[in-house]
Amino acid sequence: METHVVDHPLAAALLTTMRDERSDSPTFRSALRELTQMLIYEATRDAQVEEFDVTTPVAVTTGYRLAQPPLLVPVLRAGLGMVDQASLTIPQSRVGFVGMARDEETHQPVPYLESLPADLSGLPVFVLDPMLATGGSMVHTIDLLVARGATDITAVCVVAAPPGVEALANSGHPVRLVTATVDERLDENAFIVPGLGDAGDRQFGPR
Ligand SMILES: O=P(O)(O)OC[C@H]1O[C@H](OP(=O)(O)OP(=O)(O)O)[C@H](O)[C@@H]1O
Ligand SMILES: O=c1cc[nH]c(=O)[nH]1
Ligand SMILES: [Mg+2]
Repeated sequence: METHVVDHPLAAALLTTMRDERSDSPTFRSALRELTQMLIYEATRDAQVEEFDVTTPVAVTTGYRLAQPPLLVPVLRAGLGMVDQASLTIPQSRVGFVGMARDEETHQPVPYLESLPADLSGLPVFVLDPMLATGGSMVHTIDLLVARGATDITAVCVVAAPPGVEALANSGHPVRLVTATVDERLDENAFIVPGLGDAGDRQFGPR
């Protein structure tokens, strides 16, 4: 599986703010928003563009736009903190929603919301979720997308753990990963170490 780790001093600084346990919710959300912009830059680096004529105050020149803006799919709750910035960065994007929460005992994702276009064939999809831990939530989301015909899927994450990366790679699905870091490991509660804690709770408070 293609994996892109965004390697940039500003991304590292924003990630540090998110990791820091002293960052309050507004600070955490603001860093996530800014980092999302950099992740989206990376996710669209090789996107196809189409050319058109644009008239400046001086002359006609070549303009560019994405040939196919992706469908953005935030995974609730934590992915909600990424979708505003992603759709500001790619204003032509449509947005679908998936909601799920891990069971604290089994660590399996429990889905509670699915709001997606019926037919995704031919449409690139960016799944937005800051955390890729066991990979269960991301693989379940991608199962839903593939069932609707998606063949070009990018998982846009902030912190990934090796088991999650492996689960995505072994899923057999057409997916690539863009992330700000691949951390060391998971702990006994399937939390990422060193990670940043619970990305949903840090933005919105405990469930
Ligand atoms: O790779 P996994 O082991 O499946 O873990 C990652 C999932 O856990 C978090 O969501 P959580 O279940 O905490 O829900 P929340 O966003 O509502 O807090 C995170 O945002 C991912 O969706
Ligand atoms: O470390 C983790 C693992 C799963 N979900 C989170 O929000 N954080
Ligand atoms: Mg959570």
